[in-house]
Amino acid sequence: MAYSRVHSDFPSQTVFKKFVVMLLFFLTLLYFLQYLTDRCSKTPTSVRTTDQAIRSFASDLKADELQSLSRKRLIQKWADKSGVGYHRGSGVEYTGSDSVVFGPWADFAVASQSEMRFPSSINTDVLMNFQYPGKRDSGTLSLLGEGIKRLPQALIIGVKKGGTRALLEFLRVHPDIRAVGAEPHFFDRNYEKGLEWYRDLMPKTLEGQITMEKTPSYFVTREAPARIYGMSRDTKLIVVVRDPVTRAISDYTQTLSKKLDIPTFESLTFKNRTTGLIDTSWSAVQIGIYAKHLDNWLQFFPMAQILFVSGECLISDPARELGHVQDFLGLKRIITDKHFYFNQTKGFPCLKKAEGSSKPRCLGKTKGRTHPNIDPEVVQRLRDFYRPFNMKFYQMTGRAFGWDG
Ligand SMILES: Nc1ncnc2c1ncn2[C@@H]1O[C@H](COP(=O)(O)OS(=O)(=O)O)[C@@H](OP(=O)(O)O)[C@H]1O
Repeated sequence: MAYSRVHSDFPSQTVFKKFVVMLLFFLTLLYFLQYLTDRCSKTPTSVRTTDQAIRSFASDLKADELQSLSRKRLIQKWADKSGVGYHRGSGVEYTGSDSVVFGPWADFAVASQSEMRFPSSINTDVLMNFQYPGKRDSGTLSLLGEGIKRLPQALIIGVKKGGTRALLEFLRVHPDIRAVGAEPHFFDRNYEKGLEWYRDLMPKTLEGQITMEKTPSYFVTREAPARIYGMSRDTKLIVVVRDPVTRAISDYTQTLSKKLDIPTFESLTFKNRTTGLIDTSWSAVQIGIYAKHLDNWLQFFPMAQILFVSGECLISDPARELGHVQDFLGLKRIITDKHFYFNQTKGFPCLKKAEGSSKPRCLGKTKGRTHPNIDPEVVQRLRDFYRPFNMKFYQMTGRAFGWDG
């Protein structure tokens, strides 16, 4: 009997096996199709500490959340008007080489080489009297309720020309994010000035708000990971990455815009043009070896504490990338599709309403420059050079950014 049952089950088992194999094949095919066609939709690894998850969950549930949000905004506006904060509460003025920008967002488009100086009218005594808890601020409000200056809990650490300014300006729309406008360059150029100097640059924040800054050169600064870890091992790190070849050309275009008599991109790319040996000591090339720089960060921070934003997707679908960033920061998804429109003249997504304004805003003219034409052979040579590093980077981050296809 037993034999005959096994025997009679045999054809149905074979059919079942075939079905499983076909199903697996179908699912694999589906996965690859999605992988190839929809790079921007790949959900990056995000971290949410238990604390953040609870906070975010609680904020979903709280009925009085909206009330509290508008209260926070009101208090913040009041604090800004009180005159203690300068330039969106950052406490600094800008006199940078890349700050010569025109049009809307001119005040935001302050990039890499910005110098900072304190306004002479700032009342340092008042600031010194704030209660500064230890490294890990508990977020106590001062008696006036205008918030306190805290060290950043999240940093946009790179990459130069990746789209870092766009990301920061988009994030500032979120009521729970407060950011410094200029690049403080603390962990690379100004480290000897000390953490109190750094903290003083920060805008005031209320309990639950996140303080941020962006300095794209941190990503390639050898000492930066250890220094940031020293400030707080919980710091969340965000890196906006972009096709390293386009990034290099963008970097070169920026240098060219300041100094017209520099050698051509083609000549700077090679150590020896005839042998085709790439000059990896040229910073425009070096910055794009993302896998190498990332290795340095992984000596101090776990991968789950670093979020990689696709510079390309930030242009093609900003709301989706911003969704990932808000999740990563443990914030409610407040910045959505509704906040953006595509400006045909600029050729980039812009904000329908920027923070603290009711008018549409695009980034300044130094963002979205026209790139010079580069010899296609040189571009191809660079693509070949970066390919293995890109593959390694995709492997390390678990996201295929699609620069080699
Ligand atoms: N919305 C929007 N508007 C304008 N520009 C945008 C936007 N999103 C991304 N980008 C791209 O950002 C590139 C500049 O990158 P960064 O802001 O990181 O540059 S910098 O390192 O701070 O100088 C800049 O590079 P270039 O196009 O080469 O100028 C833009 O391509």
